[in-house]
Formats: sequence, C-alpha cells, structure tokens
Amino acid sequence: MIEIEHIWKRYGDNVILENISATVKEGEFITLVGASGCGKSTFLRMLLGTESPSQGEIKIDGKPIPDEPDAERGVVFQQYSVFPHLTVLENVAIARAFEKTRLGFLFGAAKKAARDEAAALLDIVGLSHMRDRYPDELSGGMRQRLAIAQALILKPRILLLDEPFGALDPGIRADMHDLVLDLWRKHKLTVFMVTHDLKEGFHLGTRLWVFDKLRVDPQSPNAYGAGITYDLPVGETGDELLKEIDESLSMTSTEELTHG
Ligand SMILES: Nc1ncnc2c1ncn2[C@@H]1O[C@H](COP(=O)(O)OP(=O)(O)OP(=O)(O)O)[C@@H](O)[C@H]1O
Repeated sequence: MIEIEHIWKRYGDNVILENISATVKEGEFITLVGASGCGKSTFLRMLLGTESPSQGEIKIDGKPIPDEPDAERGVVFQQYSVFPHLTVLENVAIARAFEKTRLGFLFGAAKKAARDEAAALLDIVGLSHMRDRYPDELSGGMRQRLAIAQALILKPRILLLDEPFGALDPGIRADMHDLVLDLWRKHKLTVFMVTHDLKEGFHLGTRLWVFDKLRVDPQSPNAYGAGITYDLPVGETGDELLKEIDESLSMTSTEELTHG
C-alpha cells in the first residue's frame, strides 16, 4: 500500500506540484497523463526516492519512502543508460552485481547465478537471441526490453515507467504493451506509468490520473502547481469524459500557460 500525503514540490519559487494525496493498493496499474512539463516525471522521481517532496510524505506499507532508490522500486526511463562495452546479458547481470557489492563485480557462484538469472529474464522479455550482442546493435524496441530486464532483475514490487514506449513504432509498442501487462500480472507488480497517450493510458492502466493545474494566475504562472485533476477507474469511464480530457490535455499545456 502506498500513501501519498499532501505532497508539494517546489524548485525555488516555481511550484511544480501542489497538495497531491492518493492511496494506491498493491497490484494497481496507474497511468499518468498531463501536459508537458506539469511534473509527472518529478512525481515518479519522488516515488523512486531520487527527489524528495518539499512538503508532505510518501509512505510504503506505513513507512516513509527511503530517500534513495532501493530494490523495491524498479525504474524504466525512455532514455536510460547501458554500459556500451558490456553485452546485453552482462548489462542485465551487472544490476544484480551493483546491488550486492556497489562495485559491480561478482565472482564464482554468485556471478554464475546472476548470469543465469539475467538469461532467464532475457528469455521472458524476448531478447535471448541478442544476449551476446552489444547495446548499440539493438533496435529501439529491443533497448526497451533490455531496460525492462535490467529493472526486473532486482525483483521490484513497484515498477516505475516514464514514457518508456514514446519513441517506438505502433506495432512494436503494441508488443511492449502485451509484455508489460504480462509482467504486471505474473509478478503482481504495482505499476506507475507516465504516457503522453491517453489511449495507451486507458488500455494499460486500472486507474488513470490526469495531472493539471487546478488554478492559474496569468501574472505569475509559476505560483501554482499541478494536482491530480482526475482519478479515474478504467473501464468505468465513458467516452464523453475521455474526449473532454483529451481536449483539455491538448489545450492546457504548461508551456502555453508559461509562455503564451
Ligand atoms: N532539478 C530541477 N530543478 C529545477 N526545475 C526542475 C528540475 N526538474 C524539473 N524541473 C522543472 O519542473 C517542471 C516539471 O518537470 P517534469 O519533467 O517533471 O515534467 P513532465 O510532466 O514529466 O514533462 P514531460 O511530459 O515533458 O516529460 C518543469 O518545468 C521542469 O523545468
């Protein structure tokens, strides 16, 4: 259970998020949509622990979230880092090595176990045939599969996905949707996924959050932050409301509010 209690995020005078509260049960699949720059990635970084709220608190199972990432929370960004001189298999296994030693070296039985685990994960994400290749030999879809395998080797309970499929072609995206849904069900993950695509949000999530500013001061565009303006159970929301949200998302870009 994740409890988000009145969190605010400010950078200097710039209020990014204001007074967000929500409760998320284990196994929910939350998709987050909102105008560019409204703070969705910042929100994910607070769940990951690389950023802390300016005010308020996030708790997991009643305990404050640790202020650095740990194995409980895995993350997949659209842009992510790999070691170019390591093979695909080694890039997955090394995540386990970093967890164990902080230096990234494993020896003997531990090394073999990490490689076996990595191989099994590559099989699950459909990348076995590329295990001995190098990251720059992978297509965009394959890179995202690698990123997912890297996140999963630490067996996270919570998976954070920040627009992981934004750059992929529609056919490959559909394959990735199937993969993520499959992993979510099999591993009983709690997922938070940012997307620009409302349809994708509704297809994948069990619950959709729309981030937007509740109030706007044209004289002082940074004075107010975004909140969760809609919290919708998927499957129980009519097409009319979806159309309305889609229109409001394209209209209320924070860029326009700030510069327009
Ligand atoms: N470390 C930082 N210092 C100062 N401002 C920041 C920092 N990180 C993010 N911001 C600002 O916070 C705002 C929200 O950024 P964020 O990346 O969370 O938005 P987003 O909704 O994920 O956008 P997008 O959909 O374009 O990825 C932006 O105006 C950004 O410039």
